Amino acid sequence: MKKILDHINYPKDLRLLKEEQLTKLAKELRAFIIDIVATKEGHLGASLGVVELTIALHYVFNTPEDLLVWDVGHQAYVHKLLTGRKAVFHTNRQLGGISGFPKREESVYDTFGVGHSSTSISAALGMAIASHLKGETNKQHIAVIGDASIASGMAFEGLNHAGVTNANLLVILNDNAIGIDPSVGALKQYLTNVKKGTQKQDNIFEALNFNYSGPIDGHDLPALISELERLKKLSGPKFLHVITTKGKGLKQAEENQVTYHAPGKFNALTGELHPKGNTVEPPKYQDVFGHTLVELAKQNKNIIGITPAMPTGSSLKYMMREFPDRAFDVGIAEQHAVTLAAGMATQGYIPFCNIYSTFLQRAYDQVIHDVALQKLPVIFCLDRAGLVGEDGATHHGVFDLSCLRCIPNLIIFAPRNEIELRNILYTAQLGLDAPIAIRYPRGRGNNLNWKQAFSPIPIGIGQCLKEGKDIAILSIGTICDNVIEAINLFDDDEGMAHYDMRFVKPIDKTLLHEICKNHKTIITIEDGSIKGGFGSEVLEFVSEQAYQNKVHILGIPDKFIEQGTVNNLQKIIGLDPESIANKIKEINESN
Ligand SMILES: Cc1ncc(C[n+]2csc(CCOP(=O)(O)OP(=O)(O)O)c2C)c(N)n1
Ligand SMILES: CC(=O)[C@@H](O)[C@H](O)COP(=O)(O)O
Ligand SMILES: [Mg+2]
Repeated sequence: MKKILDHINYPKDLRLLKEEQLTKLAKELRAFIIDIVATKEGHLGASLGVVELTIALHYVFNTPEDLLVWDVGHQAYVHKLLTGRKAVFHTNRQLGGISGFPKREESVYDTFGVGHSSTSISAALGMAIASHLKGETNKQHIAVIGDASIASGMAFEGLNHAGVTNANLLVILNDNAIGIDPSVGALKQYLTNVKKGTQKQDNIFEALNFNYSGPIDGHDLPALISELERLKKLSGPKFLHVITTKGKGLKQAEENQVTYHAPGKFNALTGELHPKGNTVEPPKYQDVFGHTLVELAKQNKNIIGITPAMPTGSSLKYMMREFPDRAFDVGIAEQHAVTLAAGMATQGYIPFCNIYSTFLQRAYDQVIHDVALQKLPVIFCLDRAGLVGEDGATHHGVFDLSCLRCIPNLIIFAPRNEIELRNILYTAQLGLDAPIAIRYPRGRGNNLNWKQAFSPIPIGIGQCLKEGKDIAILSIGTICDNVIEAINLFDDDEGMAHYDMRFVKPIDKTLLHEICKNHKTIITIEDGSIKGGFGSEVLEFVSEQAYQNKVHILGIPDKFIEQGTVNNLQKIIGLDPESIANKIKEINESN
């Protein structure tokens, strides 16, 4: 059957359609996305929920002249399809393909690069003020933000500023009452009341000087189009509240919104997830954290769990189920999560604050000023450290070691496997006199037999995993596995020593003295930025102690790493076992 979508590549094609044709186009767009995401994977529910809204926006506004900013950008698949990327959409999130998020260098329609949430209002306001200064009075600036993202401090900072400007800004709240997990907090309750029609009198957004309209049905194309047409004619800050259903149009995605946020592979016809095979796999690191924390919380009533909006992704959900009074999802509020943990620590509680490495970047000052400066024993569990794969540059957790290493009082540990992760979680709750950051990766390790009796880890002590006379290879964290594989590629590995330093800070100086005295050459390996990370710590030690060892630092180079499988990305940057082995060979030969 002839498809309307076949003729639509850009918004100019879309604007030639009659309004009556748009409903059919919405259906085709949903089918197109489902078809591709079912096999190529990616974020599903959010894009399915904004099909009509995206059509209406590009139909009514003169994009790319009018500037449209998506918050987070995981919901921008329809936008990508309508703005010249239909033919390459099958490469979404893959190595060399298009990004899973809006990205300025990819298209003029992508006005602002995203991936982290709650930036859209500030960015669109910045554009609106710039247009005003340039005298571009007819230009429209639109931020589309979700109900979970708007609850973040940064979004409120943007609203607070916008409300005292006459900027030509339209904020569209895409309210589906869910983030990745169900939305939380008083604002969520407020929005629920607005939807019930009970709080029209005390509208928060009107109080902030926005011209508020809605709530309207975000799947009703005629209603959306006529409201956007009306708003287009109004000047100053405007706020449109739109109600949508995450996963709209795929039964399973509507019914199981958490799983279908990013479901992995599924059957495009039935919507069913591909059944898991019978092979028993080692657990994900997040589950080692989640289950171990429950185990520890059973024994230690002072343990608290905190997550900013990632209970499923971090597996804090297990503790939230068992100990609802002691485990908190605070919404997308990384800064608050850190300082909340600090406050609890002042009162003798033991907060485990679990934040993806990349999202901790939001709370850097809180880590320094509220935690480390006061030496409060908060336990930071930094999931998704290192390369994360298909989410790409916005999400790789590769800056944590460099950012955290310069903070006084902070202990930094990276487990090489699941058992070490369990043991450091156990050690941390025994009572440290300082904060600790524990970083571990996305995905699974290798240990089926991970649930072993706890054993404390002495702070600041590394381990020799393999003796050897010539080259000392020092690794940190789970990249250890690649080093072991690399060493195994040699017929003769006698000259190679391998150390798991475990702590970036305090680094094991006794062990480092021994290493420097006994080996001419040192290679450090980390899945974090080379600039200022673990290798730098070792190099600084060597230089401060006036040792003459040659130090080679392997890690993430000084550039943003795009999306791809972790294995492929490691190959590209030289951190896979073969590349590490080649590097060792090269260094050996040059010695
Ligand atoms: C700063 C930051 N913290 C956490 C995340 C992880 N994250 C991605 S999408 C999302 C939920 C967004 O929910 P909402 O804004 O309601 O959009 P929806 O998915 O419902 O369209 C979260 C928590 C992020 N991208 N950025
Ligand atoms: C868009 C976003 O930020 C999240 O959905 C992120 O992609 C989740 O990553 P994980 O799949 O590693 O939990
Ligand atoms: Mg939402």
